[in-house]
Amino acid sequence: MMQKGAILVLSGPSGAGKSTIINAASDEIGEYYFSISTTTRDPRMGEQDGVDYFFVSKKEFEEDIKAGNFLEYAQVHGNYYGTSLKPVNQALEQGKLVIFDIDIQGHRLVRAKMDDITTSAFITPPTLKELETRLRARCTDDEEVILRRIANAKEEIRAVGEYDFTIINDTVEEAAQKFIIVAKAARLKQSREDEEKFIQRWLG
Ligand SMILES: Nc1nc2c(ncn2[C@@H]2O[C@H](COP(=O)(O)OP(=O)(O)O)[C@@H](O)[C@H]2O)c(=O)[nH]1
Ligand SMILES: Nc1ncnc2c1ncn2[C@@H]1O[C@H](COP(=O)(O)OP(=O)(O)O)[C@@H](O)[C@H]1O
Repeated sequence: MMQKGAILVLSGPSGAGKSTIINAASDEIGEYYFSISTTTRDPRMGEQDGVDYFFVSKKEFEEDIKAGNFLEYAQVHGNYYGTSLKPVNQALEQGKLVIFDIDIQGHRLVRAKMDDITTSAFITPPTLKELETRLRARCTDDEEVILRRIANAKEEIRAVGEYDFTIINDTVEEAAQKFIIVAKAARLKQSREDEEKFIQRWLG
């Protein structure tokens, strides 16, 4: 089946500013579908089921894995996170840009399956020190969780070269502007014709 849409994968350490940047740019990137992940982690204060994540038990998650419901899934910071296949395929069939906020393992899996329509950006604060400051200022996680996320960030940063773009989140305005350009580039992969078909048609 020929997919009409395109995929934009965003990764980066927890606290990099992925949600902040998507929100800041959302009015200027045209119609898109943000993929709501399923997770076994506990909801944070203010998070809503079906809006931020679909919050499920470990047992439910493992049943979904068995049923083949995930496009990709991974364990991050000790919890399961996964992208459901069905809504993503629906959005792609409607020709939408589908935005993922997933970790580096998820990016590799999406690349392996849908490389031809995928663009990716790694978002990061200017330094590890600044990341630590922002994670603490966000006040959503306890000390143990923050330390685990920082340890993870030191590993995740090594995957930066696997991404098409790096967006350094120094100021939100600048990072959002860069993100808008990346989203435009990602859309250029929409309705990409099969390579062989294109060549045959071009040759006439
Ligand atoms: N592979 C994968 N990673 C995900 C998915 N959803 C979220 N993540 C990643 O899981 C990590 C933790 O996310 P979260 O608990 O929301 O913490 P936050 O990044 O601090 O907001 C982040 O790196 C996300 O990009 C998913 O569906 N699949
Ligand atoms: N450019 C920035 N300067 C200062 N603080 C920022 C910036 N971008 C994001 N933040 C703050 O850093 C914290 C982490 O951002 P968030 O968007 O939640 O990250 P992520 O979604 O990548 O985990 C939030 O409290 C957010 O308000």
